[in-house]
Amino acid sequence: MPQSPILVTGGAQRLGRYCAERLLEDGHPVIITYRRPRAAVEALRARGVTAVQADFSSEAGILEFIETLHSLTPSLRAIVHNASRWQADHSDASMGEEFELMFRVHMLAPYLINLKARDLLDACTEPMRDIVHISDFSASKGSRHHSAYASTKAGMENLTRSFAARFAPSIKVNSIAPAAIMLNTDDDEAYAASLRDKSVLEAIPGPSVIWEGLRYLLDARFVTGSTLAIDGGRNVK
Ligand SMILES: NC(=O)C1=CN([C@@H]2O[C@H](COP(=O)(O)OP(=O)(O)OC[C@H]3O[C@@H](n4cnc5c(N)ncnc54)[C@H](OP(=O)(O)O)[C@@H]3O)[C@@H](O)[C@H]2O)C=CC1
Ligand SMILES: Nc1nc2c(c(=O)[nH]1)N=C([C@H](O)[C@@H](O)CO)CN2
Repeated sequence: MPQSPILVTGGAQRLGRYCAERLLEDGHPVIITYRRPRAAVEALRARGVTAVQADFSSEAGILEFIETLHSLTPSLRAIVHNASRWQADHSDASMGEEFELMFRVHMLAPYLINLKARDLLDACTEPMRDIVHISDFSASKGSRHHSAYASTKAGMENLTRSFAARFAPSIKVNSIAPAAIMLNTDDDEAYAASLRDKSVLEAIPGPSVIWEGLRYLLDARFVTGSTLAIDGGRNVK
């Protein structure tokens, strides 16, 4: 029976929430991070999720979260780095700050949490321990309109390979690279159709496909340092 919790950063909505709820249903204790208090956080708490307010937009915020994490649990079964900011490139003065923010959320937070919470993973007595970085198809291909986002996700994928080597054999470290999984509320049907057309499977499947990939990686005894593409065949279009 699973005993050590699984941490899902940014787990109060969309893909992260979906995976947090499936992990609960599989019997794992779950810890999520969130920034803004809201009904979804309370609903998860009502199901037994430990919800921790955390903002990774500064190193101090990341370090504060790591300290809180150690006060909440003596061990972790897995860490899922799901938290993310998806900001398009623009020429306003704030774009430099946006780039730095996406660097902190996509790279600095996973880096510091992996390094400083490794002891919690090592304390897990279950058969396997995992880190999963939720990346993006654009990390390998680039993005003409989201280059800051894509490059920081590429950095996250590089961290996957470094930590896989550094933490083996006790901890597996892998990435999931999604594309066009779930629309945002302001996306119209024309945009949705253009997204579907980008993959050979021609669908926007929703969060269950990410859960399939996460469950696979958590159970995969001989997989580390890899990137699991969940993108409907973008590469073969
Ligand atoms: N949706 C899709 O189709 C695709 C998603 N992905 C990746 O999958 C993952 C999940 O995607 P999705 O569910 O759409 O993600 P969201 O855009 O819904 O963001 C996930 C969470 O990230 C948290 N977050 C954002 N900024 C910060 C911050 N500064 N500090 C702490 N937490 C922060 C938010 O927490 P809060 O809401 O509490 O503020 C949010 O709930 C992401 O890594 C994304 O890049 C990749 C390709 C496609
Ligand atoms: N943090 C987020 N990252 C991404 C999102 C999102 O909503 N939040 N959405 C995407 C889309 O799939 C995009 O690829 C097409 O709309 C990518 N990353």
